[in-house]
Amino acid sequence: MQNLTVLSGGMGGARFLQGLLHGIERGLLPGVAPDATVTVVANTADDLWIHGLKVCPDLDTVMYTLGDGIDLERGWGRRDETWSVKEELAAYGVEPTWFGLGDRDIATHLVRTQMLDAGYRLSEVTEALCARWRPGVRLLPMTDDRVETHVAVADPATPSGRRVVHFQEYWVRLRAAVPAEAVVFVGLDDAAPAPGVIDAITDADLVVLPPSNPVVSVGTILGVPRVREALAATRAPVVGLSPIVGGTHVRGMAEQMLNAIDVEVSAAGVGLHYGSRSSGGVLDGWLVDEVDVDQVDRVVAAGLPCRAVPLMMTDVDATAAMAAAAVELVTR
Ligand SMILES: O=c1nc2n(C[C@H](O)[C@H](O)[C@H](O)CO)c3cc(O)ccc3cc-2c(=O)[nH]1
Repeated sequence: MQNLTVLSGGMGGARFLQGLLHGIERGLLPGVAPDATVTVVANTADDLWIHGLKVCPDLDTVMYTLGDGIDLERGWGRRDETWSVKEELAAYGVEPTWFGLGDRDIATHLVRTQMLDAGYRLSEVTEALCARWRPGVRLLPMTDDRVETHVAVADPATPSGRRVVHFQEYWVRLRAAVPAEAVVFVGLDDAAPAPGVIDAITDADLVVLPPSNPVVSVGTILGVPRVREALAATRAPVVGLSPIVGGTHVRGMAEQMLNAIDVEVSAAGVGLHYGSRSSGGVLDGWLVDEVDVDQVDRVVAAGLPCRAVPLMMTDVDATAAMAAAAVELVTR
């Protein structure tokens, strides 16, 4: 296999990609050439306009992580970061103060925003930023069009009893501490796949759905018009790894998002939500963690090949082993 395509969110996807690249370089993935290329189609519905700047958390997390600029502790933003601009904005009483924009990170958003203002597409901007960071993958936004995930939460103070907030406010300010009553993907139905996205899926030798958020990361990518058709048409096997282990997410807020769309919060639930390609879904194989081994039979009975392997991305070797298991599941 020469061309791999990964449909990725932010932190979980970036960690998976680190292990995938590690495994490819060391020839640990059966049938995958050591010089195989990896194309990442990244979620852009987390994107946020803030203080006049366009922030693209999932694109930047993949770029910084693979480009070795990420803050490993936080999992987002830059290493060795300072917060002077954020502090000065707060001193002026400028909202929102709840979103952490670091000084180094702001340079990325300034470059992106001025390129967008000059008429460049988000995919061109991303390519320009990657010329510096050299992530070792081709990084594509899922679309160049504006898409934003918004979340409805209960608010007794409003006539409807609900308030809609941007996904980032739900995650960063509300800490996903209140139930998400609904999730809406503003602009998704009218979005066009970015240049290269459809080909990256149809021309791939393998497509991977990493353990990213199945609703607001992978789910949004699958929601871009023509992406599902490309997954149905590609001759590449499509394999996924469960982001739910032992009935909850490892990090993030997948549990809250799955509850919002009434999908069972389990490894089997997410696998069956994605569905097997033989029955109109997108997967040819689904990996669950060993703690969820009791769910394998249920997934297999639904016509979706499934195996239980260790899915905790504790280091690049563990993650490379996950990637190898994913390849084996759909190529043996
Ligand atoms: O928990 C937080 N996550 C922050 N994130 C993470 C972000 O919410 C997540 O990466 C995804 O959007 C959700 O997976 C940032 C990501 C960026 O690219 C830039 C700035 C931030 C700021 C924060 C923050 O203040 N707090």
